[in-house]
Amino acid sequence: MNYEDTKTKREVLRLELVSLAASVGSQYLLKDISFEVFSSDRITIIGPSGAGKTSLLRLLNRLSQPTSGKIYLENQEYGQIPVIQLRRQVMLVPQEPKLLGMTVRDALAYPLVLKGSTKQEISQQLLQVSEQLHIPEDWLGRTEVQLSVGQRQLVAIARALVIQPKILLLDEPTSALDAGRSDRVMQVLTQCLEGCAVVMVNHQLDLAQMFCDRVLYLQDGRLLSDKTAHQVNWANLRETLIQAEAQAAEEWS
Ligand SMILES: Nc1ncnc2c1ncn2[C@@H]1O[C@H](COP(=O)(O)OP(=O)(O)OP(=O)(O)O)[C@@H](O)[C@H]1O
Repeated sequence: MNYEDTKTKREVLRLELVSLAASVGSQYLLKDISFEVFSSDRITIIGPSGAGKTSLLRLLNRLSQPTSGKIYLENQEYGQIPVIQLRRQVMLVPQEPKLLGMTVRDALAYPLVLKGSTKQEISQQLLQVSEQLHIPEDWLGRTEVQLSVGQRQLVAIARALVIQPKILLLDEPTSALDAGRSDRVMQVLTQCLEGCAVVMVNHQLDLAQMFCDRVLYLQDGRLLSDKTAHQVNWANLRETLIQAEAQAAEEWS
């Protein structure tokens, strides 16, 4: 990160030597991870299967707790922040989002009801995000079981646009979407989440290259590099990933 960047960007999240073990005494899934996230960052976490990418996002969403080390949201230690409040500010869109029995309309409207928006404001915002993401009106009355995984991913992203968290965590957000929709989603996210930092796990390097301004490379639970998108040699990264995937496949077979 150069001096100009740090002058204009504000630190929102900080990890200090964070490690995670699945259980007491077991092998580490993440080891000594330290990095900062700044407002408006567009970060992609890349690494082979089993590197710990999802485990890291789950830690950041407080679905698990570090075995050691500390995480801070705007200089406040995670443990000091009520979990519901934290998850409103650091929102996770998992690979297979759930609507918890709600219709799409209710899932999108609920955060606005909590904010005290009027019925008219809610209708306007729902219309706006539906148009932005090309969500057809007939989806609004559907529940989770009536939606494909890709459709649920789109609804979860629409929900993020409505909530406008400080940090949005995306776990392969477009894995079930076709290429055209993926590009559209990424464009909308870039345009509509001003001031929000995005931390995304993504296997599609072309999408990462188009969308992110920073790349964290994770392997065997360790953060091996943290570079700006300009510093990344994408062809080398692609090759490193292929080799690491092949090695992991060998170890598992
Ligand atoms: N609750 C758990 N208990 C034990 N091991 C776990 C647990 N969760 C994940 N793991 C292991 O931790 C390692 C990291 O898993 P994780 O899902 O974070 O990797 P990943 O980089 O997201 O992989 P992928 O790209 O395949 O989704 C894997 O070896 C996985 O088997």
